[in-house]
Amino acid sequence: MRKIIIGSRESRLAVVQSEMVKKAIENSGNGVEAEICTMKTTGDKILDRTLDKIGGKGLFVKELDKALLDKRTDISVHSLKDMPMEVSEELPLLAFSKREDPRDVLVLPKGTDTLDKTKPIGCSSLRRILQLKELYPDMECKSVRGNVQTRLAKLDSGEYSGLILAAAGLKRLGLKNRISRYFEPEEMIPAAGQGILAVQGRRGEDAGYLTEFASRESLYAATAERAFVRFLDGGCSSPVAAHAVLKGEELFLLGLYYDEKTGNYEKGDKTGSAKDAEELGISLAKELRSRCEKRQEGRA
Ligand SMILES: NCc1[nH]cc(CCC(=O)O)c1CC(=O)O
Repeated sequence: MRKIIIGSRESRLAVVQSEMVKKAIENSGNGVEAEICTMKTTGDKILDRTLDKIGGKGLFVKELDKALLDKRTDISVHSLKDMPMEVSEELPLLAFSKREDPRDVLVLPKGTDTLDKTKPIGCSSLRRILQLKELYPDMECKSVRGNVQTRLAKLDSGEYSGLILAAAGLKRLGLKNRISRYFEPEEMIPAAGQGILAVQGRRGEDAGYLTEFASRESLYAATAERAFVRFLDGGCSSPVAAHAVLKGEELFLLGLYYDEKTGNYEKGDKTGSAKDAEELGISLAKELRSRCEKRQEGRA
């Protein structure tokens, strides 16, 4: 029997996600067995600085990439939103999972049911901070790092009035009951790829065992969202956000563009043919960037 070794980060969420892929592979009827091999990544080791300061998303994937290249593993399972926009040709993304709930949510400390205005909201990305300012203009935001359980522990110990997290991670961890409020994608545009798992592998190897697992809808959405972010070069620290939904053969894309020089941002949407997902992402990116520039000229 063919055995596939799955490389995974060692956080609970990463392991749960890898187990989902393992099950899907083993149940695909291709006679393939799978085993999970966990490893600590640089991003998991450095917890006292924000990601923007230490080098961005790449830090969560370097060790996993190395294991693939050394053939210690056959595939890696990632949260797509943690993947850099450029992936090496040697290690292509082979499949995207069906999308779990893509929304961001508010979590309150255990035993409370309102936001304590005297404490900051724990918020780990500029994307969330920016959009949260619109929803709660009077609230402070403070950075919070660490895996989901670590962040929840900091919340429950009284450091924060609330936390913004992805619904997908909480639901996969069986922590749905901690969610106090869902933000619709229009209120808080999710990160590109939020809720989707990506399976990465070596170029040129047969990955037919992933056919059933792979979602066509996620492929289209991921392509448009990632093209939007890639075009705007928002790989690591820029608070760009993008979220696409497939409706029939059309893709509806929401995006947020942030201009680091001026601090201005624009939100907008565009619909196009799903077949042209990449072009849709680029075209919305151009439109929002030019709107942002025009607004700036108008001010100057
Ligand atoms: N950056 C950490 C991370 N990467 C993926 C998820 C959630 C799962 C997903 O989006 O698929 C999370 C936690 C969070 O942002 O709350």
